[in-house]
Amino acid sequence: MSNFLRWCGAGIRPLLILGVLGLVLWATTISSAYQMRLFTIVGIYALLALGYQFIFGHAGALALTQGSFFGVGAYVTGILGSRYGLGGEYTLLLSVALPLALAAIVAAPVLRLDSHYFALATLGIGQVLLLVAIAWQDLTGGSNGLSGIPGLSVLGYEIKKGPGIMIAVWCCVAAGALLSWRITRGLYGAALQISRENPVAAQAIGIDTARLRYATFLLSAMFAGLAGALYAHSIRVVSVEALEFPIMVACLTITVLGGRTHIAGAILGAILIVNLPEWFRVMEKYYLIAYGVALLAAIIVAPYGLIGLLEQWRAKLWPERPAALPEPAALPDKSPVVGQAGTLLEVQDVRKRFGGLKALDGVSFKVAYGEILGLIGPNGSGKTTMLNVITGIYRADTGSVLLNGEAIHEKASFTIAGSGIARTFQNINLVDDMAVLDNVAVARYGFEKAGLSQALGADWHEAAWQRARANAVYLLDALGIAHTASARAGGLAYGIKRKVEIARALALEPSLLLLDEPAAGLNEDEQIDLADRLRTFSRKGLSILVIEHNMPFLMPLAQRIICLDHGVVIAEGTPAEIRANPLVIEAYLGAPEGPQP
Ligand SMILES: Nc1ncnc2c1ncn2[C@@H]1O[C@H](COP(=O)(O)OP(=O)(O)OP(=O)(O)O)[C@@H](O)[C@H]1O
Repeated sequence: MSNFLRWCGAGIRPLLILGVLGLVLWATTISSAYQMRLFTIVGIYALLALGYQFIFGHAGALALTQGSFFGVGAYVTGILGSRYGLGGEYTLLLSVALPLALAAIVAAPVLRLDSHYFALATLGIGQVLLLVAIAWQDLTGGSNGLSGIPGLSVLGYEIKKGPGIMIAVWCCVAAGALLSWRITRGLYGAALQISRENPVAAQAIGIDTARLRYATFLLSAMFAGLAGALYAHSIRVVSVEALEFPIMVACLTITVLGGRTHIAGAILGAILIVNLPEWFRVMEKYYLIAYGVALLAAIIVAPYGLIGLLEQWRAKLWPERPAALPEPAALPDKSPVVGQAGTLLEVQDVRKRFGGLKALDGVSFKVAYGEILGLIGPNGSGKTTMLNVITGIYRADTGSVLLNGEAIHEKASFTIAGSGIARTFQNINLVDDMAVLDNVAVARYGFEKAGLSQALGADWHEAAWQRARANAVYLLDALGIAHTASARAGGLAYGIKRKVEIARALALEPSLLLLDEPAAGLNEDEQIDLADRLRTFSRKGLSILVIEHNMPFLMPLAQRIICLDHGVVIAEGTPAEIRANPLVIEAYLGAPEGPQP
């Protein structure tokens, strides 16, 4: 019980609980049919926006199809209800199923597109649906629409006009909110966040970002279809207005106003968008101007939405002590491969061009089990490109990359990460607004078999997320930065961020770790400390490929070094051999300092 009370008292939850009680009280005091209708419309909009938060808020894609899926849901109910007299068990189900099927079909081509192209494509889909509805008169009633849609009934039980439909709509809002809450928490929620903020990093930790985007698009369409069905059952007429752009604009405004990822934001936004024009009506002919100004002001003052603003104020006025960290849980080391002879990674004659520039020109090398291999070379010599080819971010023009003898050069980045290659980035790729602990824990996504079914199903107590966080504490401790676990990643010093990235990479239990300039931003003591820790990991069976310009860091660390110049391997050998190699000295290291003869 005390745990539950503590949960209720955390963050802005006391306010949200008061808000819910206020809503219930408000609903019980409504007496006029008009007010009841408004309250029902608020619920329908809240449901629409709750769904829109998946694709727009959580996946970060500006889809402009939500209003169209709403219209399709409304038409399905309109047609089935007015023409065939079917009950809610059919209308609601099919109003969800058709937008879902439509979303599944259009997702494949449009979800590949980036930002504004994606928005434009989704806008185009809406226009096509609108034209179809106008042209297909026999089915949709054309521009006259459909009337005589029956009220909601389920299995022959009639749900009363007024309070009945209002309660039914708000029950759907409550169920939708619960569903959304389940989906957007824990490992799945964290995976959504990293995929939105940093898709390259998400793929590098084994998350299939396209699949997540696809799932969020389908979820949005389902919520929109249900909202459309409830709209048709409560208004009892459907016209092309249901497919027109103002519905989409209202949905977008609600989501931005309330908060793109806050469940309460969808409800608050819907209350405001429906009621503000009513509240401003006392201003007579100026009411629309006042309404517009109020919306604009809210969006400027609260870029993360009104609920986001509340959270910011709460954090500033009543800062909370960070929750206690979970007990660290160790990950298995790679001891079975310790001492194993042979090649873990083999790069064979890899070439990569960018236009006329040969970034990699026939690069071949091997990394042995448990080896620490250095990769050096002047700026622009192709080192990072090589890492990007190994990890599947770039596809080699020719040549191959083998891991344990198996070709991986045609695999997707997230699959390569899942097969045991983890990496860090030259330009750090953490999620700034996430706690350090969660930045690391999210990399356990694949190992915990996280996904939509886990989020919705058995794992009610989020045991997978708790295990992932416990592993993350262990890894942060292994890198000597456990004290930063509760901090926001964005606020950390550069050197610590690099270590957090290493901890995140290690959470993948890799057999090969690729590090891109890990010592940059670290002072001398920190460099010595990091080198010691890397040696420890290597002794436990981890192979490491390190790109580094910092020779005092790399030379004592690496067992072997490869030097690239203009995309070509110009030397390969022990650190001592590399230091003495005239080609390397000329292209990169320069002559050693000291008295000249
Ligand atoms: N996506 C890209 N598009 C076009 N050119 C690219 C791209 N990525 C890398 N290059 C070019 O390929 C060459 C090799 O770049 P790369 O980043 O691999 O060098 P690097 O050895 O890692 O350099 P640094 O030490 O400065 O990080 C450079 O000339 C770079 O401008």
